[in-house]
Amino acid sequence: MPRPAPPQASPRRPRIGAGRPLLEADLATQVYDSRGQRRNVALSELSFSISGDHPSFTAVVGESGSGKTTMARALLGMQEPTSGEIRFNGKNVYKLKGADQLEFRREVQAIFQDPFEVYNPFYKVDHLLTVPIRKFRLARSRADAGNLIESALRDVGLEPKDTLGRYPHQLSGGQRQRLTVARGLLIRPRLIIADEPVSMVDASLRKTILGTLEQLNDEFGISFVYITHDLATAYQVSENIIVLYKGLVVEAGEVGRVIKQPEHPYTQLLVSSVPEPDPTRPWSGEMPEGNKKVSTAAATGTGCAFADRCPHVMPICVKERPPLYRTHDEQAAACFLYQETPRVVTGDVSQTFQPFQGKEQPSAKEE
Ligand SMILES: Nc1ncnc2c1ncn2[C@@H]1O[C@H](COP(=O)(O)OP(=O)(O)OP(=O)(O)O)[C@@H](O)[C@H]1O
Repeated sequence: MPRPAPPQASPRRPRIGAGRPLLEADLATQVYDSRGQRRNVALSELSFSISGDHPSFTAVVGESGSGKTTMARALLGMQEPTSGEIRFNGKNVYKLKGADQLEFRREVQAIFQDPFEVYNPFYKVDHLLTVPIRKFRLARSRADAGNLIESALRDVGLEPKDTLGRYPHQLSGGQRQRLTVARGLLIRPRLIIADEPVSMVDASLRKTILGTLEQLNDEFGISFVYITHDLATAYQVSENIIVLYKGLVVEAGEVGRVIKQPEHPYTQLLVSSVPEPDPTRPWSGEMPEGNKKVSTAAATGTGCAFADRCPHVMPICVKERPPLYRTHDEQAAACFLYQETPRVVTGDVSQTFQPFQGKEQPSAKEE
């Protein structure tokens, strides 16, 4: 799904750190310990990077409990991985201080499923927009700030006079979500991590909001990590996709290939559970059960996490955890069915993504 070149890079700031990732996960693992229960590995050795040189749109899909939100929280610096590291411009995000921390807070923004949670009910919605303007010194004067806010609201299809001066409960869910997108537009970060941003809105609004995200990607060069249950919208808006199952990347690559020719048995099950013939219909995330012959390896943490549901399970699948095998230039699957193909070096899933199709963003030196 090649995208046209963005007309220009983020217009306000030069690109820094050209040639190295903006944000990267290096073997990030998150283990939750629940009293009296076994350790829950919510994210296992995730290695993945977002380029600092050009915008990208990456979907992360998987059924409920697969670790999507854990991944989002780790990338946003909201929780420190149990092991491994998340780095922003090469520095561990949990050790950032002063100007580096402010830069991270500005450059990497979040959009969550329920925008209501990010609003303080006692403040008018204007607060959500004026705080970042002050914090990141985005405007030279009050008038400048007002103009910035109005133009960001209009860009997401909100009328300033119908929006400003209201309390959060006086807006609809869809308006609140668009307001969150407007905030993203105002701050103009390099990366937005959007966790189920449209799961609580109706179909027409879903289209509008996703269209706005695509526009932010194309026109302003903002990269997205789009976390969703919905395979159909992942296909519509993304370039690349990561499929998570029980905290593990089971498949990754160019979105068209992965969805049209899934290699991992889990992805095959996932894709086959999308209602036909209308691929634009949202997918509920519910999946049919697979083969339950194997009492599993996943529980012991040794074999393949999908072994107990896999129709192709082999003896090796309950003994060893499959690495990511490169099944194609732009696709990889963590499955022993492909053990004759080379492994993805270092397990970094971004190596399987399609090369950037647009124009390279100018680096700081070139500007
Ligand atoms: N704070 C926590 N403490 C203990 N376990 C947790 C915590 N947060 C998540 N988990 C567990 O970690 C696993 C992954 O959860 P996570 O919320 O990341 O999945 P998800 O794919 O985002 O699910 P959903 O689509 O339902 O939001 C689940 O088994 C969940 O129960």
